[in-house]
Amino acid sequence: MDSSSNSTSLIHLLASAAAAIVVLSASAIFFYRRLLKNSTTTNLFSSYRRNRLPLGNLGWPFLGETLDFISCAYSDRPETFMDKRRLLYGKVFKSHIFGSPTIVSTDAEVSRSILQSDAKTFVPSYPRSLTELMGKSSILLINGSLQRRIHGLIGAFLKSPHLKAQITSDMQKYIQQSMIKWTEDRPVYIQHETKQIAFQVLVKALISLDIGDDMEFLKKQFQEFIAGLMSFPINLPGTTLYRSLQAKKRMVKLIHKIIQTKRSSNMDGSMSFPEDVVDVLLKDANPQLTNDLICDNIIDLMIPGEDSVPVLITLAVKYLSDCPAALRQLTEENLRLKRLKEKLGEPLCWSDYLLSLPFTQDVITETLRMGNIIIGVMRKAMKDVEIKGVFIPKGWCVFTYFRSIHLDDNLYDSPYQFFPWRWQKEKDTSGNGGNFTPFGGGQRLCPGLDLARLEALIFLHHFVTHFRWVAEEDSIINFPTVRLRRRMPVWVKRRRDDDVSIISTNNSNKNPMSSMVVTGSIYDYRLDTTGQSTGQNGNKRIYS
Ligand code: HEM
Repeated sequence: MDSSSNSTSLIHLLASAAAAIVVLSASAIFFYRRLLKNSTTTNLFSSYRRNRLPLGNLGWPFLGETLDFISCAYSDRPETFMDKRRLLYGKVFKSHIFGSPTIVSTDAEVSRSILQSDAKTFVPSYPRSLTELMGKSSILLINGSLQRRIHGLIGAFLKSPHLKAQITSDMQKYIQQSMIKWTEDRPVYIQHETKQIAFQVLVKALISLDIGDDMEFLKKQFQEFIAGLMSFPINLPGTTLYRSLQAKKRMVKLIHKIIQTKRSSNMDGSMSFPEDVVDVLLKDANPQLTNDLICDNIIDLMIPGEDSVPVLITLAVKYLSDCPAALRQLTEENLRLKRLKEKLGEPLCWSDYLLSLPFTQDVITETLRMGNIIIGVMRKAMKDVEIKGVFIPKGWCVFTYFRSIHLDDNLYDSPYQFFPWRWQKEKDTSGNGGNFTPFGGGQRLCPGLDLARLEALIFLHHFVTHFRWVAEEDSIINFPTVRLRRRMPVWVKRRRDDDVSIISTNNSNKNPMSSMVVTGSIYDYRLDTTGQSTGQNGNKRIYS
């Protein structure tokens, strides 16, 4: 599915996509002009209101500070844009990005209040071109009681033990099908493999579609569809946006057919147990849950399967490849669980992954903190608001930028170092404190968070217990979506029992595993109680 690393896209959270599109788009100028004509705009700039705004700079006419934002976003440190302004104006400042005057929050408490607010105060805000592609009734765009209802229904189903069991069994099956094809004479592209696996797993959970012709058709259409999300917003035959909308129409047709078949077979209300998200939404009595609404949401829900979850897993493999101490401890933990289950003659179930791999969980948490797959979320103020002394005028956008908070050295020691041990002390991974919000918060807290973690745990378990690997040099691209430049190529060797991966960076095109002497064993490596390494290949570079 991932034929090119450039083809990845993010609709799931559109904050970064918004920047790319708006800067390229003539619609930004159109929007700006409209804004200036709008009577509320006059209000926005009345001197009383202007004086109450946070400090900051609105930049150039039309473009605002978007170019500076984009040039930082393409670098290794996208947060430099924020860092410069934090020094000048404080943690909350005004700017003009994404085609709108915007209050940027890099303050954990202010961001937390914004996320916790309801739709009377803040609503999601995305550029028009993206909202057209998502469809009017997408959960990402609707507000109020309907959003809460759909969120609740989807969230409860995604958290249910029934679905976790199904995801675990599907994930194990698809991982096995993928890994069986891995050979030692060519690299495996982790980002590509995980995209295939996670998409199939999610589509099965959404519409009960198994691997086959329809799944292949859907994958192909979906690829074409998401390409449009990062395209120039001109809808004429031959343009990317046009092709994207055509692909969406073909997906809609297939999904409508599935929904209709399910609806007809449930006319008598005989459906006892929902097997997938469509069943869950069909079972609800709310008349607003029409076929069109269900269809729009099913398509949106495919996006994390194609983008966020695979990126989470790929980043974890990348960080582990660069941190032998963490890899050793994680491998040891997973081998221990594998052997225990083998001894008991039991298969691994979802609760084994979620409850018996605490260090692997910490690795995933640390990956979410450092990776910032979703850099932040955009909201629009529905009325004048004051939070912690910060005035946000009605009609202005607010950008809660998670990345600066997750990499703030007042909140995290050595924030640029991958150090999963920090989570052994810091157990607030809920996001309630506002310091750690990779899944957002409040009424729009990601309903798929448990699922994302479970999929990552299962993949890492099977990867480290079946293979040793050597990672090729690769780097993280942060914009417009987070991904690995080369899709994370690794050279693998099937594991014998008891050995442990020694990682190095390989620049040749021969499998480096073939000439590698494995010098470590899982038992020659220890961490003391503070997490400091005492082994020779330890995490000294983390604490040096
Ligand atoms: C690493 C993986 C993931 C990350 C980092 C992530 C992150 C987020 C974030 C930050 C939000 C909040 C958006 C906002 O406040 O506007 C969100 C919302 C959402 N996520 Fe995820 N997500 C992930 C995986 C998933 C998965 C696997 C699913 C479902 C299968 C999912 C479904 C959703 C939905 C439906 C919403 C919208 C909720 C609403 O607006 O009511 N996500 N996600």
